[in-house]
Order: sequence, then structure tokens, then C-alpha cells
Amino acid sequence: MSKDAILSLSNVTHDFGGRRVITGRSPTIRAVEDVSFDVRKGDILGIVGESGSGKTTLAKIMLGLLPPTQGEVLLDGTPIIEMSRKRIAERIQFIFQDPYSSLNPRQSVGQIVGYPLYLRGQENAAERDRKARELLDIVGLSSRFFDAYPSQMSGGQRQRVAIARALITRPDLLICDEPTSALDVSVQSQVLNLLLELREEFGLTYVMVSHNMAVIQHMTTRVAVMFLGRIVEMDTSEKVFGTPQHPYTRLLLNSTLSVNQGAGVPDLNVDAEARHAMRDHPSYVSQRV
Ligand SMILES: Nc1ncnc2c1ncn2[C@@H]1O[C@H](COP(=O)(O)OP(=O)(O)OP(=O)(O)O)[C@@H](O)[C@H]1O
Repeated sequence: MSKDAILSLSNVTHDFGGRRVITGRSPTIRAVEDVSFDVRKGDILGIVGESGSGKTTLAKIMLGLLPPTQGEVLLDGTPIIEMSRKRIAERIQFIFQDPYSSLNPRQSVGQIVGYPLYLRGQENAAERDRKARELLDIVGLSSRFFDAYPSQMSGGQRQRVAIARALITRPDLLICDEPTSALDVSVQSQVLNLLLELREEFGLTYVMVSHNMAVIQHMTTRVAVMFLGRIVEMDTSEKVFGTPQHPYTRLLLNSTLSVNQGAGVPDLNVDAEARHAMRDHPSYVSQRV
């Protein structure tokens, strides 16, 4: 574990299923396999891969929402599964893909943004409201949105509300799972640039999960490439995009570029045998990076 690590993952594996049901034993799906890396202070760590490669499962494990089947996640050196949600929330917050479903439609924007403070229970209502207004300003929504409801806002505005809510308790690490993929192309870059500005202002560390290669290249300092649950390549973004080492990364970059100049990860038409051969390529990363 490096000394500036906020999160440290060691040989993390997660299997879904395998439970006994009436009809017999359901098959096990290994969603994440033998993943080890540190998230260091100041990182913008990208996790990229095809649909079903295990990115969201890994993000949930990093948030302590899902216990690994094997392996360990340490937050500031303590096993995350031993920590209360409250304590984890002081350090890590998250932003999900869909600002439509992640905001409570019955709460006003002011209530939504102030809610983490309410849960923490340290501030009175007036102080929560003051901080919520301040955060709304910081994310570029004036405090006139304070009494609005999510249904009255655009997708980009709602994602700004989600960002304000995530930042109100001043966490150190923000885990963003496809933060812009539900948004119109025209507002995607505004939200991404806001995240970059906030990183400077709040000294944040990010984990950015995406299937969008252009987003990952634009945003990140380091990249982990996921394939069939494993991290097959992990390095600085410059190296991964400039001199990719793993055949899967090369395939991904070539296909992405030839399909549409670097937008999303395409559904790669690779047969099962070739996939497994690629997954077990000698450069697969099992040690901590
Ligand atoms: N709750 C669950 N129960 C059973 N299997 C699951 C569950 N969640 C995910 N999986 C399976 O685990 C694997 C990894 O899924 P995951 O959602 O982590 O991938 P992903 O890379 O985030 O994909 P996407 O980009 O499509 O969201 C897939 O095979 C998926 O079907």
C-alpha cells in the first residue's frame, strides 16, 4: 500500500449468484477477479471497459456497498467492511449515471443537497440551508434553484445537484459511475469541466468509471482497463493511450477510433476463445499498481 493511498484494493474478487434456489444451484458469475490497486490522493483514476466487464461492481465494492467475495479493501488503512456507512460517507461520495433516478422527486433541491448533513446530524436546519445554497453556487446553479424540484430541471442541472449533494460533507474521494452518459452531448463537457474545476478547488481525488474512451482520455491521470472482470492494463493515461501494452487495450483503442473517433467502447465482436486468450495474456495485472 503506497503511503498516499486513500483506498487500497488487494486481490478483490466478487461472485454473484451461486445461491441454492428451488430449481437447484444458480450459476456463479465472477464479475470482478483478483483486482489490486491503490487510489492515491490527487488521482483521477479512470476505469474503462466494455459493458459487463465489472466496472460498476468494482465501484460498489470501493464504496463499501458490496463486500468482496475474496480480497480486501482498505480505506485509510482500515478494512472498509468494518466501517459504518457514516464514516465511509465522510471520506467517499459518489455520483451515478442517471440524475433522473438518483434524486428524490419529492424533495426540493435544497433538501436534496442538504440531506447528507441532515444524516450526519451536526448542523441545524438554518446551517444546512446556508451550506446547501453555497454549494449550489459553487456548482454553477444559483441558489434560486433552492426551492425547485428535480422535475423542473434539465439533465445537466440535475447532475449539478447530485454533485452539490456529494460535496456538501467535503469528502476526499468522489466515485463517479458514468457521470455524463445520460446527458445530452452538449452538456456532457460542461459537467466534466465542472468536475475538473471542483477537483482544484476542493483538492478532490476521483475514480471515474466510463465506457467512453474520449471521456477517460480527457479526464484521467491513470487508467485501469477492465476485461472480463480483470484489470488487464493499468498505467498513466498517457502510456495507456499512447503505447498500450495489452492486446485487449490495443483492440479497444483501434476499434474505438475506427468506429467513431474515440467515443464509446464498442461491443467487440471477439469470439469466446480469443477473449479468454486475451484475458490470460502475460501482461495481465494482478499485482498492485
Ligand atoms: N446483482 C447482480 N446479480 C447477478 N449478476 C450481476 C449483478 N450485477 C452485475 N452482474 C453481472 O456481473 C457482471 C459485471 O457487471 P457490471 O454491471 O459490474 O459491469 P459494467 O462493466 O459496469 O457494465 P455496464 O457498463 O453495462 O454497466 C455482468 O456479467 C453482470 O451481468
